[in-house]
Amino acid sequence: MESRNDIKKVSCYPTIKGRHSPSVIVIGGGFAGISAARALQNSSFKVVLLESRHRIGGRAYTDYSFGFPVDMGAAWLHGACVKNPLAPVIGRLGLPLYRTSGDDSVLFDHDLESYALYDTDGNQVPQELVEHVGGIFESMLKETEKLRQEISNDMSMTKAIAMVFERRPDLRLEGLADKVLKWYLCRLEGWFAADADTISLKYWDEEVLLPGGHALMVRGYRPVINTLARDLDIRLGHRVSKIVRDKMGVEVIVDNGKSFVADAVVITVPLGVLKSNSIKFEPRLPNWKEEAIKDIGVGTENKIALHFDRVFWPSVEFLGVVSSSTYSCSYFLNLHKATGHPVLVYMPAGQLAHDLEKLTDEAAASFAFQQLKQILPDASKPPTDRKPSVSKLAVLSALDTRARPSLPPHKPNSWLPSQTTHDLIPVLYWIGSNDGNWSLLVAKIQYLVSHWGTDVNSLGSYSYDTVGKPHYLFERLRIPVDNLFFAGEATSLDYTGTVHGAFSTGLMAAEECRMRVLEKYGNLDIFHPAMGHGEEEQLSAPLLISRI
Ligand SMILES: Cc1cc2nc3c(=O)[nH]c(=O)nc-3n(C[C@H](O)[C@H](O)[C@H](O)COP(=O)(O)OP(=O)(O)OC[C@H]3O[C@@H](n4cnc5c(N)ncnc54)[C@H](O)[C@@H]3O)c2cc1C
Repeated sequence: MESRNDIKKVSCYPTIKGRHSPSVIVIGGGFAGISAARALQNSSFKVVLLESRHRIGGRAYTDYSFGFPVDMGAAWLHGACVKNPLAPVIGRLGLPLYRTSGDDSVLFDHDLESYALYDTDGNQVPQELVEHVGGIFESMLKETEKLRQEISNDMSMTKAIAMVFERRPDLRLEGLADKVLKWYLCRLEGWFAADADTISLKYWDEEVLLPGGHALMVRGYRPVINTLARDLDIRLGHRVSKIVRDKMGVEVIVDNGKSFVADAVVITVPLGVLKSNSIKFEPRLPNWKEEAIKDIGVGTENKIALHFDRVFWPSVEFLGVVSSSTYSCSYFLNLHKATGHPVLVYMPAGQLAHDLEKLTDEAAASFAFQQLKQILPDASKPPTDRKPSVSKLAVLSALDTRARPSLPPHKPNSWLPSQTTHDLIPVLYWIGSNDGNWSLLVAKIQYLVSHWGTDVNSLGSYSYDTVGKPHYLFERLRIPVDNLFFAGEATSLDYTGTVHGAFSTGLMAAEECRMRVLEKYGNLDIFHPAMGHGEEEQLSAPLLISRI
């Protein structure tokens, strides 16, 4: 391994016409790293991107093992409009988007026809109650705003809500209404992937919300990342463990012992990875940078995708479980609406997400499935009020009707995943049979389970403002240190925790890096500026957004 003094000597980059060719190492192949690498390559830099995983995309990960795309990390384009920094590339690729909500709000979704909420006995919450409680939730949030203007010290959202109830006892709810309110809070926690007792009252809403609502990438994020990554020099399976910098340049050491040298480095690894200190900096990063790394929060949200052989749930975008605590509330995204595939995605966040990561994948999938069973118990019972209809028979004919196990005697009508195999949970369904009666069928559910909290390549899902820590820390995380440039969702002041946020910070870091290296080498006529906004727009095409 070379010492710092040898950095210049081991530079592996060729010179152009006897002149030093500017070089950069980008660490991390998510949206931030890929956009930085692309922009710098367009600006005539020699670019090498080092990625620890054996794939690119980072927390935007599209899985194809069900035979069609399912996003196990980012799935929505938040702000489906031309102003979105990703709109030019998505539009140009002609990728379809499916808007699950036209509302720009993140916490109170006014598009309530897209939800079906149930209590844990399987009773659907009347829509009027959902809307009524939604109004109360909005009033509660307005009261928390007043609180933060009055009280200078920060506090958690949990404490703020408790104080609002003391001041405004009329906002307190009971019974089912209280459970629905808990569900709204559970959605709030899901947005930050963190429990409300860690979320800052002062800064929780600093994020800039683009107009256009929230739209699912119907074909997943993979085509976008693949397009952006085309022709880049990407080294997969290269986990960076040390970064050494001096006036001459930067040396980046990978845990297989290889080292790379360049003029500058763009660091886009997740905040969770920076927090873990698995990358050593020599010399150490300044205190203000280390504090930003320590004090910005990282939450965990996971996805458990359940692939059934038929749809047996209502045709809404979300199915919600209301309960007496936010921990036991939850929700499923109905992918069938957007993609036509019979898939529900369970999305636990905060402590629940952490707890589920401690289970085996099978147990986590079974847990999600039990939640579904609680809210839709009728799917496990033979309908008493009707004979199976012909159309239903046609829909179900694809199922294997040969396997008809007897029910366990102690649990009649149980919808239980008994044995589990690697990726299938056997499930019992009642289905209509050809003789016009109902009969029992065993079907299998395929599942996928994410582990964003414990995966060493992410160590969390996305960043958020924790209690007592200022929002400007996100900017501090972005500010360069000598020839180290920083990008990634947690460096975005405006679009924290999003794909378009990560993408824009990659472009910002690339531009800063380009300017800094220009300064260092003087007038370099080989430099082409990165593509400006105007040019991108000329090449862009309108977004293809639908709501089926
Ligand atoms: C479950 C979930 C749901 C989400 N939903 C949405 C959504 O719907 N819409 C949205 O806009 N955003 C969403 N997000 C957030 C979004 O995915 C992220 O903000 C964005 O993808 C982050 O991109 P990034 O480039 O900053 O980081 P990453 O994508 O994490 O890229 C960092 C890269 O660094 C690599 N790396 C780590 N350590 C090292 C190392 N030592 N050496 C080399 N490489 C390393 C990683 O493998 C990774 O590829 C979601 C995230 C999760 C987890």
